[in-house]
Amino acid sequence: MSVAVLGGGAFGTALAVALSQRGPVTLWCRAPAQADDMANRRVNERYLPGCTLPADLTITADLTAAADAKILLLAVPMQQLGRFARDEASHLDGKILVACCKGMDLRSGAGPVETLAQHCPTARVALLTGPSFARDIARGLPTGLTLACADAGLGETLQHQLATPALRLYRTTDVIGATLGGALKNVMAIACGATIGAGLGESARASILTRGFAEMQRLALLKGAVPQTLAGLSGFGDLVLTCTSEQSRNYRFGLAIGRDEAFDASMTVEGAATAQAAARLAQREGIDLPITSAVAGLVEKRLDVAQAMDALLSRTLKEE
Ligand SMILES: NC(=O)C1=CN([C@@H]2O[C@H](COP(=O)(O)OP(=O)(O)OC[C@H]3O[C@@H](n4cnc5c(N)ncnc54)[C@H](O)[C@@H]3O)[C@@H](O)[C@H]2O)C=CC1
Ligand SMILES: O=C(CO)COP(=O)(O)O
Repeated sequence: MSVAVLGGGAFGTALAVALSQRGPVTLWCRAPAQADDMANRRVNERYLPGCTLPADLTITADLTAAADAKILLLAVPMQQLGRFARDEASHLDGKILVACCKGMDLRSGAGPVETLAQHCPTARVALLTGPSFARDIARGLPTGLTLACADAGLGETLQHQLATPALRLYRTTDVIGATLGGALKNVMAIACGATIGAGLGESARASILTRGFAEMQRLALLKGAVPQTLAGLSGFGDLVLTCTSEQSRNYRFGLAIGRDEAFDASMTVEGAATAQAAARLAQREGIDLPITSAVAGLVEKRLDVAQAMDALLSRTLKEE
């Protein structure tokens, strides 16, 4: 089946490079000047410098042409996905859509699959998520990801259509678990970055990571997720990667908060809005997500790291 990737950032470009090994791929970028530059120079200088784009990868700013493919992968940041899907529904509805972003929409609280389904009611929608840095995928390094699709048959088809020799896909029908694992691990990465940035130590980070995992499970299981999904690549796997690597933008954003340094506002940091959306959801649901709330407080500048850590440490002692 023909494949197009919509979104010419780091991840979209990396996926297009990897999938080009399997057959013809089209990469759509919204800015015509960027598409022309990438097509001519065979590199995405802004988002994925140093990675040569294969000669047979088609790069275009023409969405009508790109959306002609059978499978459309959407690698647009979460907070832009709803507007993009609404504005471009005529190109997307009725197609097979694979959301490749992580997070919760700040206004609706929905994840990527729900957001796409709202705007494109006749599309068949899946989610590709898990521990993977764009640069690793583009270099062809071994990577394991989760392909989540409520329709088991379509999920199996996509698993086989999108796997490559280096990109090993596991499938699940638990879209809620894969969505919330991928969304909330970025919140925990901000918390872990802030912990290290403020000089609070690696022991503290291990506690934040572990108790953060407990929060991810608490919210996801409440929403109907399967525990195994949270323990898998899309949950625990991505949590470990993102909370321990300076390649992660969410972790680096946390580091900057902890060091009281400025951070490039144009950078995609999905965990910031997701922390706010998840904290609101937890309040509505009446559950306690103290690390998520602390990260929302840091993002909204209501708290500094010392106050956030005080709030966590002064809670009543409890069973693990
Ligand atoms: N970079 C990575 O290593 C990974 C990223 N992801 C996820 O992929 C998603 C995208 O992230 P990146 O590609 O890294 O971000 P990026 O910041 O590198 O690129 C974002 C891209 O989206 C485009 N874009 C922004 N608003 C748009 C709109 N309204 N319509 C169309 N295009 C728009 C930008 O032009 C840019 O090409 C995020 O949800 C991220 O969590 C997932 C796994 C790995
Ligand atoms: O999702 C990712 C790794 O799996 C990428 O992390 P960042 O968005 O924090 O860079």
